[in-house]
Amino acid sequence: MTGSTATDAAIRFDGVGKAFAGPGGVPVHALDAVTLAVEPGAICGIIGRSGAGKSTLLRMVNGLERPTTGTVTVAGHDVGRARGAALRRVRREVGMIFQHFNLLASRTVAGNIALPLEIAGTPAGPIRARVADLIDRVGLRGLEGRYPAELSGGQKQRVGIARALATQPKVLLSDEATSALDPETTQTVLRLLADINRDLGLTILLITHEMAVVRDIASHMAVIEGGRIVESGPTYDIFTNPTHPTTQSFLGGVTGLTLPGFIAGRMLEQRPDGPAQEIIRVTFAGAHATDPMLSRLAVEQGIASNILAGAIEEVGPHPFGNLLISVDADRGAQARAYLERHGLLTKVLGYVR
Ligand SMILES: Nc1ncnc2c1ncn2[C@@H]1O[C@H](COP(=O)(O)OP(=O)(O)OP(=O)(O)O)[C@@H](O)[C@H]1O
Repeated sequence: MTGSTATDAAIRFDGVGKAFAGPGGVPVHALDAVTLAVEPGAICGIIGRSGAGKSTLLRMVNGLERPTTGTVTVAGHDVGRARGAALRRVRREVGMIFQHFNLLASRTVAGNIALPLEIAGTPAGPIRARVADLIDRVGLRGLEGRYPAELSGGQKQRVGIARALATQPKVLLSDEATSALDPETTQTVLRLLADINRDLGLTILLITHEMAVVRDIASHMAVIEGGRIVESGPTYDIFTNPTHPTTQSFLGGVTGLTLPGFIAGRMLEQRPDGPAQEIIRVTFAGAHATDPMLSRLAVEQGIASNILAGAIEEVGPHPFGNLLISVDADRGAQARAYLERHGLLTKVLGYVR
């Protein structure tokens, strides 16, 4: 995913804006100059707070919303300008799953999965074969005849996924698909999505307000704030080196980036006169994630550090960690230079007396 002008992207947003009529006729700018390309086969997570514009962005991919300015292209088709048969063709390329599953209560599992094929006019025989395949793929064999009310949340979402795949789309949109599920079921649904992405080469665009979902499944990510993309790129790069304050605050929940309150409350931006401690964020990425660098800093440079917060975890298959440390401010530059020489990323967050 890039902000560039690659033409072979599965999904492209080019300078996309969307204004809704707000109260008293004042326009609400839900999206503003969004440019983003999602490469075929990527899993792209869009993260943002409530009202940031995530749903509006997602709904443009299947033509449920049209851009006020700019273009949205899916597999080379201009969705915003497609009408009638052309729009229906684009929509067949795009499946969607929802937070609350949106299953028809009066239809069985098999009946729900068959629905998009019936709408597309597929004959009964091929529908039966396709539904049986999909039921196997999402692990629902034996439950074909059940009704939604007789299923768990995770099973309902599997039906939703099978239904979304029925017309063999190239793109799958996920609208907070795991937000209503418990953590364990969330993991099984995310694994299923990752398998589908790998086996079918499907491009997935998902919106979420949970960084853990992005960390666990997304190859790429974009952070949206006030209708604008404030940061985008490979998930690993953004986790290891977030540049925008919104990204940093989202990451605080899943990494060791949050300072304890007693430090945060008295942190100063500028170094004060007299003795002080420098607060440094140290990011350990890739091969360096498990090196005992702080011990080496003490032994080789004679610089003692206090660990204030931290976590080591995985983004996809790669380990990475963040530590917040404090060192004597007089030795801060030396400590940072040493850590950077050994492949770690450092950033001064502030000072405390
Ligand atoms: N049909 C509409 N009419 C007027 N304003 C709208 C409409 N749809 C969305 N908005 C406004 O556009 C902005 C973005 O909304 P959107 O639903 O895309 O955000 P979101 O990030 O998906 O939020 P949430 O996580 O709460 O669903 C909000 O200010 C919202 O009130």
